Amino acid sequence: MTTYKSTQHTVAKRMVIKLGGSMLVELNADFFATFEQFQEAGYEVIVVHGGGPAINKELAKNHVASTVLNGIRVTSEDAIKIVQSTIIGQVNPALVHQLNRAGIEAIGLSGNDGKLLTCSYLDESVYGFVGDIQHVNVELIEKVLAAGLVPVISCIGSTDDGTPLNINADTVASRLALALGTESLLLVTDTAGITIDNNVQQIASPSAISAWIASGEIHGGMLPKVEAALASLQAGVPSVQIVGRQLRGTLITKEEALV
Ligand SMILES: Nc1ncnc2c1ncn2[C@@H]1O[C@H](COP(=O)(O)OP(=O)(O)O)[C@@H](O)[C@H]1O
Ligand SMILES: CC(=O)N[C@@H](CCC(=O)OP(=O)(O)O)C(=O)O
Repeated sequence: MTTYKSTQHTVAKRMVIKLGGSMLVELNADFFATFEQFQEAGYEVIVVHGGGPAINKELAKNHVASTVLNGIRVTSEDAIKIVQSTIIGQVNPALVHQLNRAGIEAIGLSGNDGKLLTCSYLDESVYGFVGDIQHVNVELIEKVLAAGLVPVISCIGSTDDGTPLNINADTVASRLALALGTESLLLVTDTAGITIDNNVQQIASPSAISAWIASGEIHGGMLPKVEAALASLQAGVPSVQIVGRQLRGTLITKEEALV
């Protein structure tokens, strides 16, 4: 697991909410009501989103094959063009529109805008056009938040010379939570949290998560999620949760907190 250190003090009442592509289409009134409750409670909210299902659909439509390794999409030169146009051209504006229509003033950004997410290649020989975030333009987000807007950030970054790279959205959320010093990170997905033997876990420690990965009870798209959650917790984000659309689910807890 990659380890990162938080460069900033925690900002109370700031949270990153990551919306998985698997739950984006079904945002409902309850979700928006809870979102507004966070804002009314004084939270500055930063939204990060994925779009796995929409990408899969567009890749298939264009007959571009792709594989997923450890929850990360192996992204060819043909695939990155489709990933970029789907995420920035379709998924992001649809989400911004939904938020605005619900009365939440939102502005869409990709990692390319204002050099928000500058990346190197994660491992070009294995993953192709996939980014490893090297720098976050924190000042840009601070300006957007100061203007009273909710930044809605998609998971495309670029290299210094402007080559677009695909980044797993859970990783983007985790790195933004660290860079912005947020108090809370919510990874929202289509299950009600980490589920083991059909039971949603209310809390999960790093050692329990390692055991569930080893046994295969955590797999696929849950892998980058738990990795992002553990990296954030380890680096000092105080509250990290993997939750369903009701915004309740699994709290990821340090080992010592369980004693
Ligand atoms: N132990 C687990 N608990 C819950 N979901 C799991 C688990 N292991 C694997 N998964 C899978 O992870 C999926 C969530 O990851 P993903 O599809 O990438 O969602 P998102 O689009 O929200 O990032 C779930 O739908 C489920 O199929
Ligand atoms: C590199 C990598 O894996 N990128 C992801 C980006 C979208 C994503 O993360 O979407 P979800 O949040 O819906 O899973 C992908 O291509 O699917």
